[in-house]
Amino acid sequence: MSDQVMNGRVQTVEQVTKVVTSGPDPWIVVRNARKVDARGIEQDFWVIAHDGVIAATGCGDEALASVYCVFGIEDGAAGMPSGRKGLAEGEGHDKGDERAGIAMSTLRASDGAPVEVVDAAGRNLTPGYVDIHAHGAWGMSFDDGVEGIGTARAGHMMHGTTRQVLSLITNPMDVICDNLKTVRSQMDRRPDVLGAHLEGPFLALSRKGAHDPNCLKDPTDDSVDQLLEAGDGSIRQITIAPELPHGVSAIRRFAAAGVVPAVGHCDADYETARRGFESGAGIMTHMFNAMNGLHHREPGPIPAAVEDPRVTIELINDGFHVQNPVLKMALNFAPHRIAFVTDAMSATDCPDGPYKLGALDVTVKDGHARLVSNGAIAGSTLLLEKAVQRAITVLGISPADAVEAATLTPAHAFGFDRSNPVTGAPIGLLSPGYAADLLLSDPETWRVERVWCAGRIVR
Ligand SMILES: CC(=O)N[C@@H]1[C@@H](O)[C@H](O)[C@@H](COP(=O)(O)O)O[C@@H]1O
Repeated sequence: MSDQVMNGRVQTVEQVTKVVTSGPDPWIVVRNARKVDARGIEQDFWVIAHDGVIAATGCGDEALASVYCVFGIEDGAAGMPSGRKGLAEGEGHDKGDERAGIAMSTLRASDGAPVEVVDAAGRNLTPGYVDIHAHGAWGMSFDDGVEGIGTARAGHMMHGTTRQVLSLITNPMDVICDNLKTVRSQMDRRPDVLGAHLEGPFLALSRKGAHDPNCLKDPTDDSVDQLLEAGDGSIRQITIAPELPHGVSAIRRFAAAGVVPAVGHCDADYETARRGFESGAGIMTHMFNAMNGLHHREPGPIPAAVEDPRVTIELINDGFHVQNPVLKMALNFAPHRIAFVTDAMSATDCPDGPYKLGALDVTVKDGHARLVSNGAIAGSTLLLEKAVQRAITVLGISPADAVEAATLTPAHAFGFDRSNPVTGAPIGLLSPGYAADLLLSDPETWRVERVWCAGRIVR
């Protein structure tokens, strides 16, 4: 990577960190968009957000003008396209956004606060993407302290992942506890950090994948308590192999503490996996990867997840972890319950080369990460931007379903699609009352061009 790109990234990390740790813009208006969310598609769509929350949505500029009046926004017609009363693009106080070629104009709220009106010019407007399973990006991991979190979050944020549950890799218990404390401190500072996902240490040795076998253990009551105490409310999800001696009881204990346990990295038979879900596991960790697969006489954990309507199923839609025919089948057998996850590691959005996953050495070649020691696949270099794009253009999934898998479904896994203590306003839809997590993307390529997280403009 050139020095210029590296320097640019350092500045972007600083900028993203600054923006997310300050307050929301008082007003955001986006108009003339093609809305795509889990509820469907609407043309000529607009959204008004106030103090980080969507205040109103609708279609057509006449309706928008009447809502301007309701909110006391002055010079309502100025945000209209040319030909209507008010300013046309490029006139008066309009300012073009040269970077993304997106036209903007500025109106005033009755208290004098600026109201930026963004003309989406038919671009896709979607909710921000929510990644509930990723380890890093831009050369760093979420296990690498505050700097690692800031850097990797900026990498994902610039590609539309407005909120993220930070996955922590298997490590010695004291290291995991320290990493949890760092996540806790960042969660308190920045709305884009939703908490931690502990991927390990309670994984099956036979399905360890890219995790350090020396650190794997049985989830005894003591170890569960140790993690819950260190996490101090920051553990959102924990992957557990239910067949471990204390697997099911740990699932029960974590669920009782408000954590969502996930069945994964396991060699569980169908009955044991079912018991895991019955005991409170609400997620299946990257279905197909690092688990015993489907067999017609040994059903294993996959049918147990599929048949339980309460379970959200993670899927790494990169065409490599899971190939396209199986991805399509999976999307059909659990509609509205598949959450796209990236499992992205530090090499995400970076060149091929040597990297680390926890303490283990990884080589990335052609964008595929593998352990140096034994060639095991070691996470992905996927972004949710790419997962949505390939779902639509490669797998032929409807845009609404593809966006749902990257927004509402992962949010629902933690109850974030309703008001909650972590995000406050719900996330995952473009509806009044939901957080102002907004993306503008190219209508053909789905490349993300503009990003707002909790009402803060980050790109
Ligand atoms: C961070 C992490 O754990 N990632 C897992 C990895 O451990 C596993 O090796 C791989 C393939 O699993 P598979 O060979 O069973 O499909 O999937 C994911 O990349």
